[in-house]
Amino acid sequence: MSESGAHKVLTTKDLSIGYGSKKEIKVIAKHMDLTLNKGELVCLVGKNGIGKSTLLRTLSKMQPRLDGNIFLEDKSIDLFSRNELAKIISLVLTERIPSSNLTVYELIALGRQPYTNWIGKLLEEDLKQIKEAMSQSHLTELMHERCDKLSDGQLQRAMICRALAQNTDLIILDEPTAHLDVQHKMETFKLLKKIAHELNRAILISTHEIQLATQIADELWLMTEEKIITGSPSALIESDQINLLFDSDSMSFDKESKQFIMK
Ligand SMILES: Nc1ncnc2c1ncn2[C@@H]1O[C@H](COP(=O)(O)OP(=O)(O)OP(=O)(O)O)[C@@H](O)[C@H]1O
Repeated sequence: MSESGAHKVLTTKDLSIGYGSKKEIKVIAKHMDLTLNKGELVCLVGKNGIGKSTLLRTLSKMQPRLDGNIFLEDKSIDLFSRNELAKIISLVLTERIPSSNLTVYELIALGRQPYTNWIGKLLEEDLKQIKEAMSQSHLTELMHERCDKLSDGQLQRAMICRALAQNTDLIILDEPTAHLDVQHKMETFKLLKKIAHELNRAILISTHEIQLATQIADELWLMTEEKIITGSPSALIESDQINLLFDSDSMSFDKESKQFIMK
C-alpha cells in the first residue's frame, strides 16, 4: 500500500523506452515515473506515432526498455518469469486476432493457460474463473459461437473476457475500441471501468477516444514529445494541459461544454 492508501500494482522509475540496434538507439520517451493503482482505469492518450504502443509493450515486457526500471508491486520486472508475469499482467492487443475456429468459450479458456499444468487440463478453479468472467462480460449466451462469427464488438468483449479469466491485477489494452461504432466504444469503456472499480483491477488502455477518455478515465497519461503528463481528466482540463494533445491552435477543449471543439 502507498501512503495515500492506494494499492500500487506497477511503477516505473526514470523509464526510457524506444528501439535500439548496434548502430543507433532511437529514444521514444524518457524519464518517466509512472504509477498504476488497483481499482483505476487509466487512459493513455497522445497523437499518432508518439509512442503509446511502445510504452504498453515495454510495460508488459514484450520489448526491452532502454533505461530505468519497472516494478510490479516492489519487485523489478526482470525478476519475473514469463509465466509469473502472465499471472499479474494480461494483454489485449488489437492486431492479434485469435485463431478463428475457436469458440468463444475456448478463447476465454486460453486465459487460464498460466495456471494449468502441461497437459492444459482445466480444474475446478479454472472453470469457476471462466464462468465468472463470462458472466461479468455478458458473454454466457455466446459461449458456443465460433469467434469468426462474432461482430467486432463481440470479439473485443471476448478478448477482454479472456483477460478477465486470466485473473491478473493489471490488464493492458492497446486501442481496444479501434474498430467499434460509437455505442460499442462506449459499452467497452463502461465494461472496463466496471472491471477496474468493482473487481479492483488496474486497467491501462491506449486510445484516441479522447472525449470518452476525459469522461470515464480515473487518470489520463498524456504523451507529448517532451514528456508524459499524468493526472485526473479534470486536473488536466483545468490546467489546460489537455490541449497539448494537439499540435496547432485548430482544436481545443471547451471547459463549458466539456467537449473538444474546432476553432
Ligand atoms: N520496431 C520498431 N523499430 C523502430 N521504430 C519503431 C518500431 N515500431 C515503432 N517504431 C516507431 O516508434 C514510434 C512510436 O510508435 P508507436 O507505435 O509506439 O506509436 P503510437 O503512439 O502507438 O501510434 P498510433 O497512435 O499511431 O498507434 C514511431 O515513430 C514508430 O515509427
